[in-house]
Amino acid sequence: MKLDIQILDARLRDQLPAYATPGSAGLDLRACLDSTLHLQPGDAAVLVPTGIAIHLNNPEYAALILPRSGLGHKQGLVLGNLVGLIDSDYQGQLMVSAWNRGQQAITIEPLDRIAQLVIVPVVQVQFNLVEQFDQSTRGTGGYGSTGSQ
Ligand SMILES: O=c1ccn([C@H]2C[C@H](O)[C@@H](COP(=O)(O)OP(=O)(O)OP(=O)(O)O)O2)c(=O)[nH]1
Repeated sequence: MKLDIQILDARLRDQLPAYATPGSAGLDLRACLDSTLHLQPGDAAVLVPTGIAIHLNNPEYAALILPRSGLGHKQGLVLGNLVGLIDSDYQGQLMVSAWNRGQQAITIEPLDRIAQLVIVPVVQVQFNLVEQFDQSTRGTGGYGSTGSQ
């Protein structure tokens, strides 16, 4: 699909080919900082600008900001909101809530890749109020109700 994007930070101009090439699942988001950011363990999450804005312009799509797996697993750099949901009518700059969930200090340099963006379909549902559901195999059995084997 075609997606309108604005590059708000001139330092990202040479990234345009990466944005324009489909193929990878996640588009890396860069920290558009003016100076190095140090995140200590236990610090509050910091909102980091990414220098780009998108306009999905269709409620059948949303974008998700996700951690980068390596940074999240090895260094503890994750998202203060766990997952960022970008509404289809949002036109502002994408912001990453950067949170150090680990035990070591994390250093983020300007233009470091700190998170990733994926576009996902959103099923539009009309809720249909019922007194009883059709019978299913699981029924109301919740966590662990099928055992561990
Ligand atoms: O990690 C994020 C999460 C959200 N947003 C932007 C896009 C999104 O469309 C908007 C609002 O996010 P959300 O709806 O999740 O926030 P809310 O706290 O429910 O606020 P609102 O009352 O504005 O819906 O903020 C980001 O830039 N980064």
